[in-house]
Amino acid sequence: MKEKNPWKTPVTIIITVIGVIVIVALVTVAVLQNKPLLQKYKYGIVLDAGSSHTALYIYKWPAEKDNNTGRAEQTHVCKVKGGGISSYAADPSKAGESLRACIGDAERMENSTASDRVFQAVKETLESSPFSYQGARILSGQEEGAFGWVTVNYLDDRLKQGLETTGALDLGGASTQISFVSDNFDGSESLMNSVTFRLYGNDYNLYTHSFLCYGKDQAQRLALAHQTQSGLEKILDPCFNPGYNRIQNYSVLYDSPCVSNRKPQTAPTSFQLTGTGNYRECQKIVRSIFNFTTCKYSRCSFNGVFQPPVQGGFGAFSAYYFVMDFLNLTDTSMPLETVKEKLTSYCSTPWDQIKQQHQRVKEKYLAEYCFSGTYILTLLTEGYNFTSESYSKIKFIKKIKGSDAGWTLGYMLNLTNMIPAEAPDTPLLPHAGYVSIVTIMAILLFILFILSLRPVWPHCSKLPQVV
Ligand SMILES: Nc1nc2c(ncn2[C@@H]2O[C@H](COP(=O)(O)OP(=O)(O)OP(=O)(O)O)[C@@H](O)[C@H]2O)c(=O)[nH]1
Ligand SMILES: [Ca+2]
Repeated sequence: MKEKNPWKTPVTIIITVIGVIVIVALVTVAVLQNKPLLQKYKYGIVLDAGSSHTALYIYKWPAEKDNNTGRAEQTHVCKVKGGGISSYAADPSKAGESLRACIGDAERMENSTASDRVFQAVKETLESSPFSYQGARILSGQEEGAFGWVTVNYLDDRLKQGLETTGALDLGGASTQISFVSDNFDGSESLMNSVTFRLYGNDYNLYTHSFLCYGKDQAQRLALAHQTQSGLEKILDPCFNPGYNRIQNYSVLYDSPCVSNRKPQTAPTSFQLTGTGNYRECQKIVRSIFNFTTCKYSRCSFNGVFQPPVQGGFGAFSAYYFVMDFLNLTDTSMPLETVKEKLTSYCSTPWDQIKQQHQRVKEKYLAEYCFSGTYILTLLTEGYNFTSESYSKIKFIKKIKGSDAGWTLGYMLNLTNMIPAEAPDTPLLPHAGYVSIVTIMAILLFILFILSLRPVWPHCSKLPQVV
């Protein structure tokens, strides 16, 4: 006689069907209810009105993950045509006008309505008057340095991971900043150079200093002022290529707070500047704009400013990058001696030849590279005391992961509280992981359930036998 197969009873079939329905329902709920929300973005716009230029930066970050896993990134940059904001002092309304091209340019971006609304708001505010915009303020040099440091380390993901940080070197037109974390600095020796941050649960004590008048353009004025103290009509300048010639107006040269008090009493209207192209001689002039002798602290960089020894890696941007990139000197594994040799060779190249070789480069920039290269090397090695070893830890950078290196991103992150003081909670289970776990658990539960319905095990040995 054949025993009835217990797996084919109506009850078992019903239970199996219900079980399958339950699994499907569970998995469906898991998939639908925990579907990631449609990614929404937030936008931030920062206008950087520097001494030599104005630029508009747009940043974007996932709205749901402001200070957790999402990273803000630069989506757009627009350089405003014309000079820096101070060049509009005589006609302020033109400053507002100069921004319009950038805003119009940004509006044309194929982007969501969210950005359109942001732009509308910016446009309305900025259009009314250049000074009615509530969000505009002058950044202190210290903030400029500190936010540059935040940008560099944020983009490198060093803050979130609590890694050793990178210092920041910014060379502008009017001022220059140095910021780094030092084991030998707790702020006690010079409080005004100290900035503290608590980011992602880590405390940072940053050394930072901003040297006003030591940006590339003002440093050049200081150097020229040094050479024109006796009010001469002709100047032989080793910081310009041989054969370079230009007529320079005395009033224009001294029309800056960095040099205005040094204008010679008796001077002609203008002087003739002729390049002689000599790196060593140029360096002597550049050295003369620094004061290395006075220091009331345990150690100083220059002009009596306290500075601990430089420590760790550094990111050098803005004019550091423009100049070193043009001179093919961004590779810092090159020994300092070789860097100097290359600069010596560049400085001594006749002006005609330089112009011939770089026909597309703006003549103003081209003429300045010998001075700028010499200034950068002197500032780094004699000003900040980088040695050949620490120099090799500098990286000349323009962008990090698509975003420009500079203070603007750090400033926006701070303004929008996007970097939390404490470490964020460990990320929740990702969606795919959640679905997989629910599915596996449902199947296992079902198997367990079916097994519990099976005839008891000893039965198995007594399977129906054919007699
Ligand atoms: N060679 C070269 N120089 C540039 C270029 N763009 C800007 N500069 C110069 O580099 C210097 C620094 O530029 P920025 O960082 O824009 O300076 P800034 O923000 O206006 O100046 P600060 O107000 O002092 O911060 C200035 O002297 C600029 O004239 C470029 O593409 N090539
Ligand atoms: Ca700047």
